[in-house]
This record gives sequence, structure tokens and C-alpha cells, in this order.
Amino acid sequence: MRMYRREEEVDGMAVDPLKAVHTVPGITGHEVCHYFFGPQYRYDWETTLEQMTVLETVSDDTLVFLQTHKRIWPASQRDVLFWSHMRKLPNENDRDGPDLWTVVNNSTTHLDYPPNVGKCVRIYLKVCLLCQTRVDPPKDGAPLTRDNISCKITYCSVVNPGGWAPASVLRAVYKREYPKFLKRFTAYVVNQTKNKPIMF
Ligand SMILES: CCCCCc1ccc(-c2ccc(S(=O)(=O)CCO)cc2)cc1[C@H]1C[C@H]1c1ccccn1
Repeated sequence: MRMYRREEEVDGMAVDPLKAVHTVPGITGHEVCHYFFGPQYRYDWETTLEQMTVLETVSDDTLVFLQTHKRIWPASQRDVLFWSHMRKLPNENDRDGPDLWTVVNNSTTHLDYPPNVGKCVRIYLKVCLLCQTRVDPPKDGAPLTRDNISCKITYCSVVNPGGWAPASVLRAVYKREYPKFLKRFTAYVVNQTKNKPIMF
């Protein structure tokens, strides 16, 4: 896994844009996005999650979430309200190749859930998960198995922590949490899919 971060501050708060690139054998981009987008799986892999509610089902590929995350000392507890959209993208570079898949999570507002009215500070985020499946067909024309596929995952995020928290604390948290989060999530997808038919 390669991680790239740019140190940026807004109103004295660290909002460092992050890009992580991780290639995982044995899974497809559709499978990665399916398990990242699906609310029914989130408590399985998102261990910083304390509560998750689907506020709106806009369509089968677009949901509005409200999530409360576990408090990270010494900062106050955070929540986040965002729309989440999953879609397939045509493979412009290889029309015969597997499609790309993406999930975009973007902070939004909701009249019934105004920010910062309870114990939580509202964070604001933009997240893009872009997945490119690679197929290396078996030489002898044998059927395709999970040994012949891999997925290049590009995860980009910008998280504004909402209320003030020391930049040094935020950067230490980001540095610790993001690699754990991405490794845990991808290991979850490998485990969930290993005995299932390949979902392209
Ligand atoms: C003082 C800390 C303030 C910010 C705490 C916080 C809250 C939510 C989030 C977050 C919220 C959503 C997403 S996601 O990609 O849309 C998936 C769906 O859950 C991802 C990360 C991040 C962080 C920052 C810790 C950092 C952190 C990084 C990866 C995991 C956990 N914590």
C-alpha cells in the first residue's frame, strides 16, 4: 500500500488530503465497491463506527448516511452526514477490459439532523474509492479463478474535523487510522468473497 498526504490547514485545522493506492489479489472492483457501499456490511469492517443510520434511500445506488464515530482522545466525538453513490464506469483505456467501479461519499446537510447540536462535532468529508480490476487469464485456457484476478484500489479523502483539534493530534490519528482502516476493509472483502463466484 502506497499512501500520499499533503499537509493543508483550514482555519488552523489539519485537513490533509490523502491518496492511498493498494492492489489486492483475488477480488474485483465491483466486489470492493459492493462491500464498501452496502450499509449491511459496515459494522463488520468499520471499527471506528459507533452508530450508523441510513437517513434516506435516494435510489438503489445512492444512500444518505448519518454516522457517529468513536471518540478519539483528546478530541471530542465526531459524527458525519453524507450521501454515498456507487456506479460502474466504462473502461476508456480498454473497451474489452473489465469496467471500473467507484463509490463517492460527500458530506451533505439534512433538515432533521443539524450539525453540532448534541455531544458530537460534525466532520465534513469527501471520499472517492476507485477500483480497477485486472484479469490475467490462465495460459492453458482453463476456467478463470480468483488466482487470475486482482484489484487496484485508489482511495482519496479529505476530512475536515469540524471543530478545532491540534494538527499534531489529527496527523497522528490520520497516520495511524487510515492504513489500518484500508487493510482491515480489503481483508474483509477477500474473506467475504473467497468462496463465492466472482462478481465482475
Ligand atoms: C479528531 C478526529 C476527528 C476525525 C475522526 C474521523 C471520523 C470519521 C472518519 C471517516 C468517516 C468516513 C469514512 S468513509 O471512507 O466514508 C467509510 C465509511 O465510514 C472514512 C473515515 C475519519 C476520521 C479520522 C480519524 C481518521 C480515520 C481515518 C480512517 C478511519 C477512521 N478514522
